[in-house]
Amino acid sequence: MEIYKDFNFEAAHRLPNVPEGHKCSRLHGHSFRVRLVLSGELDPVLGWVMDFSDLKKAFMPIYDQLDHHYLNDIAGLENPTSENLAKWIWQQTKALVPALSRVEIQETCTSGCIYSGPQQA
Ligand SMILES: Nc1nc2c(c(=O)[nH]1)N=C([C@H](O)[C@H](O)COP(=O)(O)OP(=O)(O)OP(=O)(O)O)CN2
Ligand SMILES: [Zn+2]
Repeated sequence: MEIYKDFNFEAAHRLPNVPEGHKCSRLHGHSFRVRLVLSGELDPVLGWVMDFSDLKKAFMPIYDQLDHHYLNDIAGLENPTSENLAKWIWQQTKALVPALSRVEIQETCTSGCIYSGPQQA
């Protein structure tokens, strides 16, 4: 079974490594959507993988680091592409939510990425 919870946050960023003149080298902002996907078996009594409310509680300290912040200022997000943001969220969240199986970022209405964690050997 897979379950998910969506979070929306507002943040500013710029991409420091793009070629000169690229639109994303300029400071700009987005209404980001983060979708956390969890995979696991259902608890036979409760009938769920994890309480959505507990997932929200676990993610809030991470969310608070992002919402209404300049992402480039956050350690590990100096180059805050969608891909790096997805990896950063995974790294922050996985230990707290072991059932995490995917982090999806929607950066604009038309753009985003999906991260399923580090490659297994
Ligand atoms: N692979 C990636 N490409 C780009 C990223 C990224 O994080 N990963 N980021 C950007 C910019 O930050 C930008 O905010 C998003 O770019 P884009 O989708 O081009 O935005 P538009 O709103 O202009 O897109 P439309 O095609 O008009 O919908 C750029 N690339
Ligand atoms: Zn952007």
